[in-house]
Amino acid sequence: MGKVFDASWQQWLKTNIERGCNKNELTTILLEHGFDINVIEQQFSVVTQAKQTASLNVASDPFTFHPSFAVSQSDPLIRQQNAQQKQVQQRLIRVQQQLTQSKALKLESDALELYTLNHFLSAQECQAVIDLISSKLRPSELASQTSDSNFRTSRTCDLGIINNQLIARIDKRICDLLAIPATYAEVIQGQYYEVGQQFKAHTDYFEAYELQKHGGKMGQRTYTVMIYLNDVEAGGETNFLNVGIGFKPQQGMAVIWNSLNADLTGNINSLHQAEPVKKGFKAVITKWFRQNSV
Ligand SMILES: O=C(O)CCC(=O)C(=O)O
Ligand SMILES: [Fe+2]
Repeated sequence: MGKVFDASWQQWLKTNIERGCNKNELTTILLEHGFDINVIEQQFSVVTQAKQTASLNVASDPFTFHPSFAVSQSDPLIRQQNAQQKQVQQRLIRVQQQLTQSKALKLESDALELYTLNHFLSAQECQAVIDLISSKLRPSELASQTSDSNFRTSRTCDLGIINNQLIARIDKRICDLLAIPATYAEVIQGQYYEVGQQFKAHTDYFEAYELQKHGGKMGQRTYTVMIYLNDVEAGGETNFLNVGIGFKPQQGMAVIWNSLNADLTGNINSLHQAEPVKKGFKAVITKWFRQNSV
């Protein structure tokens, strides 16, 4: 009998399909993990059918925004939308208050809400996570459309779907720092860069065309929490190009930023890039929060 495609693998497949990952790449990863091709095909159709049913339900959802119905502020659908938007804004203001009161240092800038927090993870925790990441890497995916094959050359590990106590503890520590329930976030990912690897200038929020594809029920990305797992020997800085600030990776240090403006539009000042690693390697974990709960 072939390897069992259990609930955590189903969740992994669902998450990656929702993120728009390429079917061939996902199939390759699953084959490498020892799954039978018939089982893989079957699981793809399970997820795709569930998605079709969900989108049919969404189409008949009375609260779904439809431009041809929504003509004025007095329209109940518009009012509903505005109320939802206000709730999200209030939640994000509470996160900002929480972070401001925490030990994190806030960047003094009106252009971007960004914080840093040294020693968020201990050296031992970082090393243990690096070991985990290194054992389970796959090529990193891109949400944006680009023809540049060098745009994101790192490799990724879906740490969040590994049933591991350390990752669960770190996940909780991150959610507690922002006071956001875990249901408002994507699972933790690990990113691993070797010499020459990079992630060119991008924002973490979804552009309109990406939001349709990747947004789902959870909607737009809000805060990013990124933690450096090692001191990189040379290169690998994270540069926020529009605010002229950059960070040299320091083991255990967290960088936290809000990708959105107060009106919930994407903040272009959150544009950032991971510079190519020049010597050694670079490992980070990233966690993206969203506007709505799962
Ligand atoms: O590795 C870095 O410095 C940045 C990573 C990043 O921007 C991302 O994963 O979205
Ligand atoms: Fe990013």
